[in-house]
Amino acid sequence: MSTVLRVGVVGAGAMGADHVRTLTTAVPGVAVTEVYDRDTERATQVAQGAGGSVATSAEDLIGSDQVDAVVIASPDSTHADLAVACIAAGKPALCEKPLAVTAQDALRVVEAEVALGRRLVQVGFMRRYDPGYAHLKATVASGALGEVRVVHNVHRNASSTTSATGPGIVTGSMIHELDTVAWLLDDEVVGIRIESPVRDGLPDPQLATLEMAGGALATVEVFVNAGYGYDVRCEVVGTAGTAALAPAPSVSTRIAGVDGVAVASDFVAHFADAYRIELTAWARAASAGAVDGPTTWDGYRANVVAEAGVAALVGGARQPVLSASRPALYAVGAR
Ligand SMILES: NC(=O)c1ccc[n+]([C@@H]2O[C@H](COP(=O)([O-])OP(=O)(O)OC[C@H]3O[C@@H](n4cnc5c(N)ncnc54)[C@H](O)[C@@H]3O)[C@@H](O)[C@H]2O)c1
Ligand SMILES: O[C@H]1[C@H](O)[C@@H](O)[C@H](O)[C@@H](O)[C@H]1O
Repeated sequence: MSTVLRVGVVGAGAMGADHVRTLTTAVPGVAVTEVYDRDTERATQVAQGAGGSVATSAEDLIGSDQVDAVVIASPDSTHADLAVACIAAGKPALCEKPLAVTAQDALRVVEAEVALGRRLVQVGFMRRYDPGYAHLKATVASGALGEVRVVHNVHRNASSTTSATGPGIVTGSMIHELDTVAWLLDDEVVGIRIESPVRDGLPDPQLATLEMAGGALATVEVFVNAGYGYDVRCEVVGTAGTAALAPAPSVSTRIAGVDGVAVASDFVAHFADAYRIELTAWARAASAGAVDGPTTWDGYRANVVAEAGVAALVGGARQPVLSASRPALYAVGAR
């Protein structure tokens, strides 16, 4: 491996293009050498901006001798196969969430790593790197809140083209909370219920209740067509106090008789720090041929909960989430 980590990026849409921008402007020791997108014009534009070249296919990019590590930012349905291909090629990868669309496909990725005996894929649960969420987790872990009883989550997008169906909202958007709550409480989801008023055929917003193995409850509102902007909130309620994410620090203005702060327009603006910290940590580990962030096991478990969530959304009833024993490969080192 060269001293500079040569990264190939699959998918040059909103997320892929932003990851390329972050990798080339804010992550030390990295060069984006190849980009592949099904839309060649998009790939060309993003590759040129990074000083890289356009690959002819995702498979060629993953196998290229000009690529040491891979970022997978193509649509959700492509993730599992590409992650397995990275494992087969022995290359570290950052695979955007969700790891797969079905739990069965996510398990294929886990099994490929277990067969290799080595972790190579980090799942893009970037909230774990967000300074606010990291502070919240440290506060919970300190015990200062007492025993956690409830976690309230709000997740709103102004609009979404990628979470465009009821199941897609669970698997593509709510998946963040399905991972975050388990990570925050160091616990597992054992049951899920989702209700939604259906408008124009789309169940949006969705209100979910998660039951945790340790007895806590979590509420999740996901609304991907909220119109006004991008808004993510989280409050943890314990027997001794509460802790909540503060609105992202920003300039407050007083203009035309109105006192206010701007709301970010999308995930790129809201979670810029989280993506930068995530990519920096991933690149550092990948330079040593490894990964150390959210694991494929975390990705698989989130997919298991999402699958139960989709069944709950469709059937209306609470769905149990079956537990599974964690392979030894994922016992330590998970973030
Ligand atoms: N972590 C986060 O906060 C976050 C934020 C946004 C998106 N994402 C994830 O990133 C991925 C991309 O989302 P997006 O918002 O950039 O979507 P997008 O629609 O803006 O971009 C997707 C890109 O993939 C390309 N594409 C389609 N099929 C492809 C294929 N088979 N191979 C290669 N490229 C292909 C499209 O041409 C498009 O350029 C999704 O998996 C999404 O869930 C994660
Ligand atoms: O793919 C995106 C991404 O995961 C965002 O972080 C989330 O807010 C959106 O709802 C989802 O569609």
